[in-house]
Amino acid sequence: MSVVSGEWSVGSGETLAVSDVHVQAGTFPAVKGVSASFQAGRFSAIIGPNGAGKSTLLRALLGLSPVKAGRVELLGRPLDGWGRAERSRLLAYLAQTEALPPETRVRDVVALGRGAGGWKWGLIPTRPWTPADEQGVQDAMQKTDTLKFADRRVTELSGGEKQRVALARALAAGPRFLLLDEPTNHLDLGYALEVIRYLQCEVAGGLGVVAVLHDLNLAARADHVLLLHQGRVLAEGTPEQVLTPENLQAAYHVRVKVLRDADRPVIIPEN
Ligand SMILES: Nc1ncnc2c1ncn2[C@@H]1O[C@H](COP(=O)(O)OP(=O)(O)OP(=O)(O)O)[C@@H](O)[C@H]1O
Repeated sequence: MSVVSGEWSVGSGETLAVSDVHVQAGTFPAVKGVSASFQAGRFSAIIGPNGAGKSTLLRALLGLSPVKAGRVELLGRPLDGWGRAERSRLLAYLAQTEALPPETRVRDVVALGRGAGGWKWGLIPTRPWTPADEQGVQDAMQKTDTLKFADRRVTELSGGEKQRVALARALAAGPRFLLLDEPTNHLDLGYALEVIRYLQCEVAGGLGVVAVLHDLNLAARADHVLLLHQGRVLAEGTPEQVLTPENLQAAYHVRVKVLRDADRPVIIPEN
């Protein structure tokens, strides 16, 4: 068991960071004294067994779960010091189950991510729709390869296609950080890898990605892994540093073999 810190410390580059945070889920202390730093241009995976506090931590990073103690900082400023509009421009969230309006055309669903021109869809307008909004939608759809079904309704799409639309909507506002809760859930291997590849492309372009992942072999493709156990950090570092038989036995109570493929750890359960 090891917590590899130091090189992931708060303050280098553009960061979203938690420092000794404690978060209650209802009355349950789900996150207990977690410190971690997530950087723009880096793919971070949060892993850990069921109930480890992964979703609760993600929600605290977004300001959706009130923090009982400790600090959450976005770009060096306390999260609650940012206005609501600024915060939602900088941080995008893809929840475990994204509710997409079923009868709405794909392009309009993605456009909702811009937070503008709500009158178009019967919502209260926040600000007028601009050419920059149009461009943001176009770029997000291009990146996620959703332009080819731009005029179809959400009900007509497969699970994997819907997930790409949800991703396009999250990217449409051009966030600095994208936080995702099990984005590959319910996706077959091909779609799951596709989603990871889209995320890696965005990271190469400077986006900070923080994804809760259950599949350890997908987490092995991240740059940085945070392993939670019972609300605490059990290990943090590169996939090689974190995905060790000792750490995984301690967290999941399963014996695993760790092989290497193309410089990545490959996890194989032994029992
Ligand atoms: N509203 C609530 N009231 C009481 N306990 C809660 C509530 N929400 C979550 N919990 C508990 O908090 C702990 C952490 O939950 P959380 O959803 O963050 O875990 P997780 O690591 O994301 O789990 P999973 O992998 O199963 O999604 C769990 O033990 C859960 O039962």
